[in-house]
Amino acid sequence: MSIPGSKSITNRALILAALADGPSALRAPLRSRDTHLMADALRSLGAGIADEGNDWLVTPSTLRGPADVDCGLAGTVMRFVPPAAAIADGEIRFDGDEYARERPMGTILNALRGLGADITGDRLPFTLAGKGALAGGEVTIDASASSQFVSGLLLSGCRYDNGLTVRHDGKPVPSMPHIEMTVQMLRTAGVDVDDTEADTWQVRPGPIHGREWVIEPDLSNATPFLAAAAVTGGTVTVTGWPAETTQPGDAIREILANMGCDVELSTDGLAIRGPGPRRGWEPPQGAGTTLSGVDVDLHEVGELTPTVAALAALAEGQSVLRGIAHLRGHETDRLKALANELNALGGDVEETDDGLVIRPRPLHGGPWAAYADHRMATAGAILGLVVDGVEVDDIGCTTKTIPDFPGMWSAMLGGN
Ligand SMILES: O=C(O)C1=C[C@@H](OP(=O)(O)O)[C@@H](O)[C@H](O)C1
Ligand SMILES: C=C(OP(=O)(O)O)C(=O)O
Repeated sequence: MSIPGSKSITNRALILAALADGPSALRAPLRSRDTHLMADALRSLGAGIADEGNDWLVTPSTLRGPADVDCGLAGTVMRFVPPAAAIADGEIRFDGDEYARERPMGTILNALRGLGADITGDRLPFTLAGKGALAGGEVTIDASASSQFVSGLLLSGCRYDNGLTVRHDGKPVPSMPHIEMTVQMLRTAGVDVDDTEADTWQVRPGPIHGREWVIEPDLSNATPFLAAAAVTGGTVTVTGWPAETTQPGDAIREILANMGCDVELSTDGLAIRGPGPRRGWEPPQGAGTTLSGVDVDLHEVGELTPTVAALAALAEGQSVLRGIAHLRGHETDRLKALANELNALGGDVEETDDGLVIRPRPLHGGPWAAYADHRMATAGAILGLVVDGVEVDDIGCTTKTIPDFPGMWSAMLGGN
């Protein structure tokens, strides 16, 4: 099966294209709520973004307000657009979904203030009074709540008068592969980035070159489909799996192998075969699979947590998921949400300071709340393959990053 484009790569490419010195083309971008919100935000600031077949053609222009930016629930929009808007001229107002107003923003807004921006507010909604340029310079932040604070600043930093140096001071930054993705894409667009010193990133002032961006499939979004093979003993092949990537979703290969799946990466794609249902298991009696529990640090790949938690709840033996305290500031408090929903189905899940302990128990059907979180919704879908009667309350929230999850899920189950 094929998986739509990466949210993280698409939204970085859109920002870089809007700030570039000439036109860019995004080949096979993700078209979902998060990327449409990004495209609309940049259009409202003056960028031209046109559909051409499967692609988006971006024509940059001098950014300007006034504008209203809807961030929805998208971390990439709320953290990547304000640093770009800081070089626009005019008033730019930001808001988002109800829960988006609770997501951490103070760090990046204070950083922008320190670099010369005029911003009212510490979280959504807030207003930026753009002056057409930003001094830039050096800033020290605590990025332990989100790597997106670093990525957001770096993506626009070369367009500041003095460039930008970001230093991190605090507990380890999560999701480092996403920062590597930012650095790699900046360099690909001709930007001079120095990341030789730990926890320090330096971007020299200069242009971003317009170019062609070929968007990889979203590997994190592939994980519920791969998990479907893992829990049913079936085989799923995701085509176009990159041989090398900065996407953290690539880590699912090792996790599934450690849980007992056959994992094969070839030119055909990534093929997963699950160990299958537990012998003698019939719904709705049991947790049900012969997957092994895992002890895994997901600090670098927090996006995978809901999928891994669903797998762990269906495995044999305890799992410990560590290093993911920052998930409390994601689309919802994911640690609390996973513990609540799994326990409501008869599971035994304990929240720790920085993660979850999951002891598999026989699960029963019942409602599964998604909390408007696309990855909570897909975790519920995985469980529903093994446990009769799991009902996800809001499968529609998967449009955040997958245009048609229900259609893809049915097609996979139908063998199409
Ligand atoms: O830069 C990005 O594209 C992302 C970074 C990560 O954020 P955090 O560092 O806040 O976990 C990740 O979880 C999110 O889905 C996408
Ligand atoms: C944390 C996530 O998203 P966001 O980009 O909104 O932070 C996610 O997709 O798992």
